[in-house]
Amino acid sequence: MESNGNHVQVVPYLSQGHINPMFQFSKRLISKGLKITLAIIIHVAKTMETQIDGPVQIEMISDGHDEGGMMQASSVSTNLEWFKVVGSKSLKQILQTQRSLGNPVRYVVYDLFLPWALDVTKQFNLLGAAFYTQSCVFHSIYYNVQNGVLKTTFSADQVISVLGLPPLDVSNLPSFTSHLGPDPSLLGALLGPYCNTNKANWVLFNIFDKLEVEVVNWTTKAWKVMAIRPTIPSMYLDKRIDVNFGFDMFVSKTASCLSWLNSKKNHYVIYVSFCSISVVKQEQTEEIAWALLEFNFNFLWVCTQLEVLSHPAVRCFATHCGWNSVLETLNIGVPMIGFPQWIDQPTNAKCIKALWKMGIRPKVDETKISGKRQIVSCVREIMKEDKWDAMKKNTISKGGRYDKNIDEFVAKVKEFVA
Ligand SMILES: O=c1ccn([C@@H]2O[C@H](COP(=O)(O)OP(=O)(O)O[C@H]3O[C@H](CO)[C@@H](O)[C@H](O)[C@H]3O)[C@@H](O)[C@H]2O)c(=O)[nH]1
Repeated sequence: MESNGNHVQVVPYLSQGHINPMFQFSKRLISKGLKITLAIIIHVAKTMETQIDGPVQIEMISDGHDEGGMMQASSVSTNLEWFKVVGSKSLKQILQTQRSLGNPVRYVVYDLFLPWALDVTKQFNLLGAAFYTQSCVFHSIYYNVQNGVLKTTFSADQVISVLGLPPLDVSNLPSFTSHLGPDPSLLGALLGPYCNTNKANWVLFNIFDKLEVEVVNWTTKAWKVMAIRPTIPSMYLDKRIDVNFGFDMFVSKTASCLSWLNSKKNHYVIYVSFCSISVVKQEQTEEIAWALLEFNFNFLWVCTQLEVLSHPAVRCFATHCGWNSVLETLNIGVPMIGFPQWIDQPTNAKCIKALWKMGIRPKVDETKISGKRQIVSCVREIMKEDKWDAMKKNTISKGGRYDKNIDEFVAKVKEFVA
């Protein structure tokens, strides 16, 4: 194979919420003349309905569960530890193979959740950029917890101040904090990855421009930060690269869903999806289903998300508030009803309501379930009010500023001689 001095290895974590943004970022880099190899975990690749095609080269990487199914939320830390051991070896093999084929990698872009990828990168004397798949605002919470500025246990009625966010209560904070005491296993799993981020040559944030700028500036004091545009498929943003989404990890029935949507009145469908690794309790699922059945509206539960969200029949999105779903929905301009489950989702739900004013979150009871009555009143509010349409204007800037950041990153890769 011919030598390519602009070769970047991209290493995402295993869920769709991590693979999607890094895949879209890869496509942006290719459009600027870089060669990209994307490492996909073996058992994840087996579940994909469509294989990734086009110019992104795929290499398989093992996380030690080659036959295993998706990661269970309850075992995040065990899976991360296991992935560290097996994934390090697997990544080394990929880098060695690329080198022996005369196609050496110059730069590794790795998911910040996988800090061992940076250790491997440094062993090969390459440059490494950490890719952060959550919001920069949310990152500031992790950072403050890790540095002891923010506690992990609060009183039930405490008001908490965090840079870039409106006043928070404990229900808006990450799920590893609580008024009953922190969840140590989740806390360790989520803070552990920060162990070597200060050694990364760049930290890339998949951000929401002006709303996060204050926190991005603050973060640059600790790390070399680069803000990249929301990594939404080009066809839903600027149409500069392609008109394909790329791939879908789920078995979707896009054609039949779209034809069903085509038969519905505009703004009459509620789309429901909790994505890849969310743990929605059975009771919560039932409450949502009963609430939706109260109405004469139509609803659709899980499908190829962006195609559904951009359909004019869709009025509202009942979402778990994963960061990619939030970015995609803000970009398309559909109001949301938030059912956050864990990690960053409670904080994202707060931002949706209080900062971006593009949705609401039904109240939860002491078991963290939103009851049918609460949900019914939220659906009424979303379906009736026209304030949401006005807020559509407040969506992601489609200007060229982020492209400049990507150009800067590409220039760094091209400059680097291994
Ligand atoms: O039927 C579906 C459902 C989802 N998607 C896509 O899958 C992605 C899902 O991403 P996200 O909304 O971020 O959800 P998760 O996969 O649950 O994301 C995990 O990773 C995110 C980024 O770190 C975190 O913000 C979340 O809390 C965490 O659950 C999005 O691009 C969706 O468009 C589809 O294509 N089809």
